[in-house]
Amino acid sequence: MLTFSVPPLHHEKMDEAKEYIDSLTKPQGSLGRLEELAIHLAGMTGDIQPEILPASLVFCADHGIVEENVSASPQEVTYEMALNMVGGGAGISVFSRMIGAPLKVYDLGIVRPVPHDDVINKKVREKGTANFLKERAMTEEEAWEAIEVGYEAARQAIKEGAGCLIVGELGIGNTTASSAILASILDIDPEIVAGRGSGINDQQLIRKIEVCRQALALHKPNKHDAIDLLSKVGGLDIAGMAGAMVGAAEMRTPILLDGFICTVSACLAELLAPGSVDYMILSHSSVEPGHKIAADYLHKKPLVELDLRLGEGTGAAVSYPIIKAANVMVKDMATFNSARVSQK
Ligand SMILES: Cc1cc2ncn([C@H]3O[C@H](COP(=O)(O)O)[C@@H](O)[C@H]3O)c2cc1C
Ligand SMILES: O=C(O)c1cccnc1
Repeated sequence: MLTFSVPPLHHEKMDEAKEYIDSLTKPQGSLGRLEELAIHLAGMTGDIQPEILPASLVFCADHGIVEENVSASPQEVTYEMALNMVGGGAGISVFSRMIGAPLKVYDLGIVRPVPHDDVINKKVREKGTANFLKERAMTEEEAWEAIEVGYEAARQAIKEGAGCLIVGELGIGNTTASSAILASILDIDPEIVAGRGSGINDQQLIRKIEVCRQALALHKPNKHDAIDLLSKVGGLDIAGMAGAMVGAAEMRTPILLDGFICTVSACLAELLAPGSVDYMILSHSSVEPGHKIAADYLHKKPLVELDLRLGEGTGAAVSYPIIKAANVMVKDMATFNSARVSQK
């Protein structure tokens, strides 16, 4: 079992960043949320002009709950897409390339062995999670193990030079686990947060909601306890992402959140290590209805709205250039003094 300690934001550096941004050649506040982002980056990193090289980490696992007909896609797609990711053809592969982010793909429990060296074998359960309508998804020890894989993955990426982490997932059925977790944390009916995931029909959506309701009635997870939630209705991919976020927050490294599943993992990271949320920036707003609810719970406002509903970390990678714009603003713009521009 790990114990975590997330440092508070560096408020002095945030004040310093604000003052410096006001000295740049533009009307005060005219770069709007880019200015807020630059101040936030200073608070997270403790540096007003930080290096924020991106890195993408994707956590993959299968979900036993797919037996209940809650996904539009067959389970094999997790395996096939993991190979596609390292083959360079998935959404996250092409967007990571676009922004110059190295991509690492971790297998925490895909049901088949994945015969590719670039899919990092960290299987915590050989066959993914159990069907949580019938039994716990995993043991508490396994939840911790998956968290630890993510935690170490983040630490390694940061040691290798990453200054901004994109944390993504892949796992057919993972929107059902995410819906159950979020409904439990917020004490609301799953109907409010469950959506069509990768594209289920009306009947499947009704089933998905019912599956979440029954699972929560059966297991009664403790909404304050990330390990109880993960072991009862979670996923290995979701646990891995939460661990990576905590690892990054401990190392003062900005985390760019993606869609619904990622933001539910962020809620768990905050339960595991309070203060982690201060190190998160929400990239976009997913079409999945639970995303806005999770984002509001974390008091996060998305940078862009592109009607995405893919996951994998794609929305975060696509939005990274906005973070980079805030960074180059504070690194490269001239000041009124340096450019000899008159101030009123
Ligand atoms: C081809 C394909 C590629 C994907 N990449 C991410 N997802 C996304 O959809 C899945 C979750 O949706 P659900 O809970 O409805 O199964 C996850 O794998 C998620 O990463 C994909 C889904 C598909 C079909
Ligand atoms: O919002 C997401 O991340 C999402 C939505 C549907 C399917 N997969 C991911």
